[in-house]
Amino acid sequence: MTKINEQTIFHQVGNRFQSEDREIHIIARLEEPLVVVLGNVLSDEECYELIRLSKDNMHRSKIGYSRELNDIRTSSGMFFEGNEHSILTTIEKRVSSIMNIPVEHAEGLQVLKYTPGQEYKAHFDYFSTTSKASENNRISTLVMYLNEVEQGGETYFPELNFSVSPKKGMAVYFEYFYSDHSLNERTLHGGAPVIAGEKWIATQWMRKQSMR
Ligand SMILES: O=C(O)CCC(=O)C(=O)O
Ligand SMILES: [Fe+2]
Repeated sequence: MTKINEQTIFHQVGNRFQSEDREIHIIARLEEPLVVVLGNVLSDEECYELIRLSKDNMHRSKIGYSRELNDIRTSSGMFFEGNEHSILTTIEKRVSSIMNIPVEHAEGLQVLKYTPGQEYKAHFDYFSTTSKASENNRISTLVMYLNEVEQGGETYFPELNFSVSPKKGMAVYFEYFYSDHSLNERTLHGGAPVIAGEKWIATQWMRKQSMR
């Protein structure tokens, strides 16, 4: 066994655990940096509802604090602002319980849609220390898969030689609040180009401090 050096935010072990309102399955994990593949995170109905509620509000993705159009991410996306639908409150509570961070630290849920050829090149989810947003930086991510992708669209971690294939209702969790910054840098990740079909995801980012 390799020695695990740092405390993590997520500390569930075993095959399954109870979140706010749903039993979550642990499918696979990498210990350091912690990357956990989770099953049974969203029901089919919830996946369908998130796509339905987002469909009419998709815009070409803008990236980062400046919110400028960028080649790094070619998908379309939208953020939910506040909890305009009760399903969002249910999901936010569950996600906060899974991520072990209070809901007040949650950004609005983001939904992204990729069509064939679209991708999200390798990036960090945390803001660089030179940006204003880094004062209350992101510390963890949950990417939830909302549909079955025909081909492609894996979430890949080039520094870890690891990738997760999208599967409806499942999710990949990772965190980057280590004091050893090289561990945070190893959470570099991207969304591989979709080859066939569409890929829909909902991403939850958590901040170090309350957003509200
Ligand atoms: O599309 C993916 O699999 C990754 C998405 C992602 O990295 C993000 O939303 O920050
Ligand atoms: Fe990301």
